[in-house]
Amino acid sequence: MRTFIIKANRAHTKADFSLTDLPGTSGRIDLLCRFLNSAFLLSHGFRKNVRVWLSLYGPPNPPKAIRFEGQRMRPKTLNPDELSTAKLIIKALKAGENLREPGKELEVLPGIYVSKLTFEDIVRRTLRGSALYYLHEEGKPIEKVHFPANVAFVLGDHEGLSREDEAFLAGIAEKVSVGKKSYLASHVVAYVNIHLDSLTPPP
Ligand SMILES: C[S@@+](CC[C@H](N)C(=O)[O-])C[C@H]1O[C@@H](n2cnc3c(N)ncnc32)[C@H](O)[C@@H]1O
Repeated sequence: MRTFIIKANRAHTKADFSLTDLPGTSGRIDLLCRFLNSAFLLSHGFRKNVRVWLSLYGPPNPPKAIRFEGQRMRPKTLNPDELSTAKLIIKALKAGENLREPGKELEVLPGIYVSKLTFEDIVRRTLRGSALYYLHEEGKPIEKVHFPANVAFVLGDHEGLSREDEAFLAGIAEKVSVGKKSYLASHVVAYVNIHLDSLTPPP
């Protein structure tokens, strides 16, 4: 099982943005759409062994968490284009508008859940079943890491993680790097997926 968690500091927590200007009006939900694309999609295929958590902290109602569970999702729900993925996020935000209870998750579509879980809640939950890694330029080269079967990766958005988030992860997540340059979060996820594929013998 592979889990990818992205902390999106500016991503709007209400569907109050324009689909015709996602980068300019949504706090970079366009970035999250590409992230989901890289996490789940293969050419003519879908990775069922993937879970993605979008941890949204933008205005007006942070936090919001959207969980995508590959095992339960219908593969045709997620398509390669950004627009249809943004519509899934909008659907989740609308369904979660009146959520108040911190631990309650609402299933919006099969395998897609919205909640008020915090970034810390998500990480703690994830730690129960997976080894945790923080993807960072200055981490250990990915080729040198021995990964167990269940792995989870934390990434930042275009601004990266805050000092507080990094302090929270220190000691519970090993820093892993895919190179010395700063890459787009979606490209890092694609690289990690392809690297893990190379370690798994084909069925
Ligand atoms: C666009 S980058 C963020 C850049 C931001 N300026 C910063 O200082 O973190 C988005 C995320 O991708 C991941 N990332 C980027 N380059 C990486 C690399 N070479 N190795 C591992 N992770 C990387 C990190 O988690 C980063 O927070």
